[in-house]
Amino acid sequence: MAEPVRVCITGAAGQIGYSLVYMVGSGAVFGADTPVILHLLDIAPMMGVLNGVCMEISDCALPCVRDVIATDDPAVAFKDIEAAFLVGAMPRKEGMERKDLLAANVKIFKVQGQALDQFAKKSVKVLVVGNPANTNALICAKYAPSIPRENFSAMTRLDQNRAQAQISSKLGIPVTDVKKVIIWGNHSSTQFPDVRHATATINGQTVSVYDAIKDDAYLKGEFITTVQKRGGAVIAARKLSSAMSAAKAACDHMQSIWQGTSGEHFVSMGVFSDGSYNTPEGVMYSFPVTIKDKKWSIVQGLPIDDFAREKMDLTAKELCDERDDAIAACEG
Ligand SMILES: NC(=O)C1=CN([C@@H]2O[C@H](COP(=O)(O)OP(=O)(O)OC[C@H]3O[C@@H](n4cnc5c(N)ncnc54)[C@H](O)[C@@H]3O)[C@@H](O)[C@H]2O)C=CC1
Ligand SMILES: O=C([O-])CC(=O)C(=O)O
Repeated sequence: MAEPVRVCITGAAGQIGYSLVYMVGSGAVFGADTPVILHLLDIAPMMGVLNGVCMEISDCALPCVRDVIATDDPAVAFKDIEAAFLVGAMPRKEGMERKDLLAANVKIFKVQGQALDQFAKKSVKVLVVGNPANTNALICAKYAPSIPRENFSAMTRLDQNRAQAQISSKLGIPVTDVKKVIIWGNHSSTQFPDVRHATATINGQTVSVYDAIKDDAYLKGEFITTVQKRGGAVIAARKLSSAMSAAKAACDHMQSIWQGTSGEHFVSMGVFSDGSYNTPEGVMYSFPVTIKDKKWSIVQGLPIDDFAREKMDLTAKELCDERDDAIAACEG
């Protein structure tokens, strides 16, 4: 067996945490042969609940779980960790946009950035899930200057999974036969789910999703709004925000970082923009990326038409506004 990986999950007593600890402990992310030491962080009033989660982890008898450290102290939670799932934050309720959480949540990511800077390994890979995820990730990285900013990413994989699932159900094919779906921009209702470059494998033939569906009005209309509003639709139905699917997407995201992407396939994640595709430099914009040796590269050279350009600019503008509000909130 390999050396154990120290993995931190924040908000471990919450909804997403409940699914995520199991998935990580089962070997789904770091590999079935890689033991993990789980560092579980939550706030002091949740320590009783977290203790219950620890009992259940033990009762699962998971072969990959070497040890579990449950704490309300970020210094303990982040000590020597190599991977972090930053989930702990307030979720939105019906009628809210994710950016309405900024005031409540952004300071958590400032404090955790400072703690990561002090206690985590410099190679730590940090996935921000807590909303508004892109801007929280940007703030977290800003307050962790000794950790390369490329090590921080924000989760838009749930949007990618949702988009793939919509297309697979429309075509009646397995979700794994839909590839190269892109999420551009913010994990918000301005995101642009883009299937212009996506492919579907039907009866052994790989064709473009546009050619397979033959319904441009759907792909430029209902498909996009369904994905943009899916989080809200789940809240309306469950009275709680997505949790099982969010945990699965977080595992997919971290697994892509750890194991890399294969061949020409790419995944979407919020990463620091370097100005690619004329996006504003320095915001955490979701791009298609390939990953090798735990390092991502933005896929270059995809043609962008006027329809896409407008949508990509709209979500970029929202990210710039969120960034300015977040910096003001942290410095104020
Ligand atoms: N990026 C994405 O695709 C998604 C993001 N989310 C976001 O993930 C976050 C968590 O969602 P849920 O698990 O449903 O919420 P939840 O309320 O069930 O759990 C959050 C947990 O975080 C803890 N927490 C709060 N402040 C903390 C801190 N400073 N340090 C450590 N733990 C802290 C809470 O005590 C609670 O146990 C929310 O912000 C939600 O909006 C949810 C779904 C998808
Ligand atoms: O919608 C929410 O507030 C939770 C979330 O981010 C999602 O489900 O995509």
